[in-house]
Amino acid sequence: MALALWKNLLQTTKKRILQQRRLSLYNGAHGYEEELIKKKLQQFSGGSVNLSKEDNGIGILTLNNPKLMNAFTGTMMIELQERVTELENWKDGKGLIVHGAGNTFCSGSDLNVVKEISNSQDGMNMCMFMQNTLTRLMRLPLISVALVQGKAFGGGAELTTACDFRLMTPGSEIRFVHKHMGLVPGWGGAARLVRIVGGGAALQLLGGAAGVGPERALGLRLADHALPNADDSAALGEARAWLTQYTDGPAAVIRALKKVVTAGRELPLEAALRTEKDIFGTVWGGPDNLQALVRRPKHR
Ligand SMILES: CCCC(=O)SCCNC(=O)CCNC(=O)[C@H](O)C(C)(C)COP(=O)(O)OP(=O)(O)OC[C@H]1O[C@@H](n2cnc3c(N)ncnc32)[C@H](O)[C@@H]1OP(=O)(O)O
Repeated sequence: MALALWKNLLQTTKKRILQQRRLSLYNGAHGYEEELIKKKLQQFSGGSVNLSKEDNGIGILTLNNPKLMNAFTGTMMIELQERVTELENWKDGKGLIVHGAGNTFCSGSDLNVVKEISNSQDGMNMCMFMQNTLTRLMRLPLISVALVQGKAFGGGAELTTACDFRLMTPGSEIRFVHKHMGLVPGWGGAARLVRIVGGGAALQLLGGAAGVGPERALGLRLADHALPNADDSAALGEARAWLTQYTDGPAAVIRALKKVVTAGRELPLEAALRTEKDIFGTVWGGPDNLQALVRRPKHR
């Protein structure tokens, strides 16, 4: 009995590690040393990344370091990875809102950490660590929204691009300040930005390093919606209501929808079509499909 339980646990853990590897970009073969960078990041503590899972299938991920405008300390980078793992294992989840505490989104990497790890080996490992985490966030089978209040600067701006949608409140600002730091985006923000706004607009945003408010962001299609309220809890309520119009429905179907879109977004056409076929097979003739056939709804 104990042996069977142990074997089961071992198998589940193995499956989980394999799944994480599949969804990640970098491993040892790329010179990536995860344990080394985690040990390093662990030295720079402060703030937290919190997750609450609501009964409606929406997760609320909160960057919580308001003293530093929610800048990412080392331990927050590690906590973000842990929360993403939790979300990958949340089978009832349908949506995700990423936001910051204290009415502001995130001012990027904590500059104190940046200074301490400004050597090449740590920089590359941190870059691969964050790209792995944000790629896994982007690939979650949840419809995700970045709720931008206040400022989303540097890595904070990059984080918004790992979400499916960006909602902005009055007075908020997304700003790729990297050029002024003598940097380019390294958390995957440039690659994703090009896919969101196109190459020309991405060059303007990165080369200009200027703040983009809700109106211009909507024009560039960087933002998907401008919310009317800047107040913390009101904005969260409005973001939840906006997201619910897309997450309303059975979890299996919403998750399958996100998976076919991820495949279409990331894979060459033939591979995306095959993946769509496989995912179609998981819902066709399934309980939600059969119930809909019994109801015979009219779509007027
Ligand atoms: C690949 C990743 C690359 C990166 O992310 S590099 C980091 C890019 N981000 C930045 O350079 C942002 C630097 N911060 C700023 O420009 C301004 O603080 C910001 C965000 C416009 C806010 O301005 P204000 O509203 O006037 O507030 P403030 O400057 O007084 O800030 C309040 C306290 O927060 C601190 N803070 C803000 N962003 C930080 C950061 N990224 N790292 C470390 N500390 C940061 C700031 O120093 C200030 O602290 P204190 O009150 O002076 O002790």
